[in-house]
Amino acid sequence: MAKKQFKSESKRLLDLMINSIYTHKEIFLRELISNASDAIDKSYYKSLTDNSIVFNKDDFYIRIAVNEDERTLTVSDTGIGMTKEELDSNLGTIAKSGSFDFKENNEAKDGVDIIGQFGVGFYSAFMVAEKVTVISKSIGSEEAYKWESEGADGYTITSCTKEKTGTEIIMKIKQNTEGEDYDEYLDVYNIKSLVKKYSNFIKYPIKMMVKKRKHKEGTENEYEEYMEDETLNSMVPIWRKNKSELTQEDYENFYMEKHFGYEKPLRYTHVSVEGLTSYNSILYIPAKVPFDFYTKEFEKGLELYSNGVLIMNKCGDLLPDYFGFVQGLVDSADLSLNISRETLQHDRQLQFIAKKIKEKIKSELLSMLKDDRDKYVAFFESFGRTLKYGMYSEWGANKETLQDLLMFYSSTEKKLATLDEYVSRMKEDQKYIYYATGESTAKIDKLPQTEIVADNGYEILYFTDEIDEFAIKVLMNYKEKEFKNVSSADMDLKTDENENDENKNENKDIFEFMKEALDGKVKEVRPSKRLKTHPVCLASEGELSIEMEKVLQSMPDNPGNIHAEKILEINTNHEMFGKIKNSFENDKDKLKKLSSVLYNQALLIEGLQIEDPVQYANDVYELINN
Ligand SMILES: Nc1ncnc2c1ncn2[C@@H]1O[C@H](COP(=O)(O)OP(=O)(O)OP(=O)(O)O)[C@@H](O)[C@H]1O
Repeated sequence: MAKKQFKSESKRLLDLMINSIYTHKEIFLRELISNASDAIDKSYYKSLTDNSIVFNKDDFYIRIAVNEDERTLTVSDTGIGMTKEELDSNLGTIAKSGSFDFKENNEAKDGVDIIGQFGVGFYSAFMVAEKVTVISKSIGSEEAYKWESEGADGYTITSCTKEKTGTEIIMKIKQNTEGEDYDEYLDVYNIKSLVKKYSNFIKYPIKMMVKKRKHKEGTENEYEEYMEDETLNSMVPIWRKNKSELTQEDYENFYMEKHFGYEKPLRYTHVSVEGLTSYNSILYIPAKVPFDFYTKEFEKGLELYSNGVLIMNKCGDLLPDYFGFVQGLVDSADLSLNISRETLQHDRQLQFIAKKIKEKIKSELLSMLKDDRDKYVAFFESFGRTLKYGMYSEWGANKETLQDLLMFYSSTEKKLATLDEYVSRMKEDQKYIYYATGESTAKIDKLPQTEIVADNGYEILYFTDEIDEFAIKVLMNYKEKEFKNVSSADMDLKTDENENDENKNENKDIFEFMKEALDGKVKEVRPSKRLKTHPVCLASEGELSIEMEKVLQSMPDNPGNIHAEKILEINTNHEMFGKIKNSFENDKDKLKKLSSVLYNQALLIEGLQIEDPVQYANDVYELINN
């Protein structure tokens, strides 16, 4: 049969695998065992939901065999098997092409990264094998097929015979090289320890014929060797084990085996609840954002088991969207096996479990914040945005759950702070929680509007995410303290009020003139109470701030008529104001230009677009020349 080519992505991945300098080559065994276990899960599930299939517990196992002479290591299972088409599509292509796209954009220099980052499963066999043969017979089929490949140049599929349903993966182990000892994958004792290390909690027996020695009967000191079929793993799923029997490494290995994430999780928790609805659960907080997390492709959810039988890979109903980053599983004997996605939502037990899980995640995050702040900050940097979206969505229904988990950059601490920390540091005379918005902390630092607030000794929270201000509007207040944008028109700060009011009256005509000159672009022009060194700034009145206008305008379905009510504030202590006064008295046309330039400058400071940049440039040029 002619060789078939791997799909191009798979080919490149294979290349990486074959030439890998990855130091953890041994994980290939975990990958194959975990595929074998999934395949048995599938037949077990089928037997429970389809009466024509009988599941006899003893018939289901994974077997490992070593043949040193032939240099082969074989992993076989009695699972669901693959048809010819499935061999072609499952082993000829990488299922998760998305991960590869991501990889392309984030190319690691030596290819190490991809292996660590994505569970590339089956292909990892090529890290240790020069040739891989897969013999498989699918459930309910009489035919068996053999898939063979020596690497990147392709594979063949031919028909063959196989007695039992299931899959056999035969790896011809590579010859040792100078830097690499491949013989260890033919060493029974090493294989045994790899199974213990990575696959101990696989619930089906992993068997292997092991050479043993016993005392020879009738002799005193003589021993004889014999072969014994040994089960290498403990078989009790990790979540059914007693917490005290498990180590951090056990939880981390399980996380890796399940491909919940590609780096050690930040935190895990193991819960066993007994009661009206009983369940076991292991939940993990990943360290890094999955590559597709902020895309439509990302599917949140926990693995769902009914009494040890996997019934759903990603049960989304167990997690609110804002905790969608959590990985793990739930096993409950109280759930029906025949539960479907449609009936799930109405399942009261499931709703109960989901509620408890939500509470558990919140309390875990709060404990992390309290006991391990650095980790929490790392977590928040990865997933904080999701929490803020959660605050904004559903009209603030999740306020109570989320408000204590939020963090924002603090102007005084120069690092992330919680709202609770902010409020506990508030000065006695301070009424509001002040915040400023902008693209980055560096840009906000330079905002004219922050000057006076900082001068009053008040801390300012910097909102650099688009969602921040929207989330805070939904929250409205925290511990009865209202939020106040430093750019809002009604800032209530200590300044010389009288002087300002006098100023306002005295120069009333000038400001009126400037407002007219700006032709409806601003609601008012007035002397500023907050500017110190800068000549102008914009303030906004009402619910919609300038930053919110920016965000709404950038949305695809933006109606185009959303505008914040803008106020142009003029620093009457700035030398620029002298020029304004002078122009008002002597050259009204010049003041018109000046008003327009100042307005446009204020827009630029806010990061807003100016309507007519050419006109602006000409106006500036003329003013310089005059
Ligand atoms: N032992 C097996 N029995 C039946 N099907 C298998 C077996 N091994 C692999 N497969 C099939 O081949 C597919 C590809 O396997 P591979 O290990 O590359 O990725 P995966 O298991 O889908 O993902 P991952 O390993 O990252 O979780 C599997 O989804 C499964 O359908």
